[in-house]
Amino acid sequence: MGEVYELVSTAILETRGLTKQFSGFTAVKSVDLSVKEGTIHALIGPNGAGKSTVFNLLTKFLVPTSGQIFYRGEDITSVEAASIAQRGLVRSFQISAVFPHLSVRENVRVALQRKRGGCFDFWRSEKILDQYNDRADELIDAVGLSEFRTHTAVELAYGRKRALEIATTLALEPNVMLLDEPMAGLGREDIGRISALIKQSAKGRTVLMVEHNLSVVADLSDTISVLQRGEIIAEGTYAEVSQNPQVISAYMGSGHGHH
Ligand SMILES: Nc1ncnc2c1ncn2[C@@H]1O[C@H](COP(=O)(O)OP(=O)(O)OP(=O)(O)O)[C@@H](O)[C@H]1O
Repeated sequence: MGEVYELVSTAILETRGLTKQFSGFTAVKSVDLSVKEGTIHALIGPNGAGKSTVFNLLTKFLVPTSGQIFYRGEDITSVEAASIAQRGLVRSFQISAVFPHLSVRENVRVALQRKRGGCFDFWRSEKILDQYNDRADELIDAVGLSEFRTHTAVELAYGRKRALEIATTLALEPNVMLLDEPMAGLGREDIGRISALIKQSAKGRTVLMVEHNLSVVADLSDTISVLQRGEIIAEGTYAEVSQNPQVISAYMGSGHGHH
């Protein structure tokens, strides 16, 4: 049994022939992506390469024109977003993930309750939320927001808001965390902090991220897939892909705009 099981278990998230067309234009062309369990995997590529489209296909924001998506070997191509989240495939950095006028602690408690499948009408009930206090505080400590527990999300500085988003994502106990440009809009200091937080959060789980900041990608990723014009042109470690002539020319050409 060992061998077969190992082969199946190495890829937690996979696509086969994943394709997306927008009125005749092929934004993603027959992409075979294989994300290994327990790794940090980055999707990079010049502007317009199709990164967001792949990401939106994986997280069910878009429906593929053709191809399949597998999660733990199961074909999830037609499974709804809500049920893939229940299975542990969780997308972070959706604006809606955080309630601006709730405190840091309340936001995390709501996420914890959501994980338990609690009825939405109940989320204001103090008694019900109180049972999540200890776990909420653990998560808040883990993302370095202990001092800001009682602050509302809207009061937090940008980098701290991102840390809160990570806490609410972790509350859902994801097996695979999908991060959409986690460094977008962050200053240098916050980039270091959020980077470290992603590294720490990746322990015991899998992370797939779309990220433009190549030094962050180099620092965090075990594997990188490089997209250009909807196709994967290279895959490997940062050392490998950054020396690939096709990757170099894709990035050099990107400054001159190909659309
Ligand atoms: N809804 C849409 N309708 C039509 N074309 C689209 C749509 N979404 C994306 N595209 C096109 O598909 C291509 C890939 O876009 P996508 O946003 O996936 O690229 P990206 O690699 O994420 O780019 P960026 O780095 O600029 O975010 C682009 O040419 C874009 O114009």
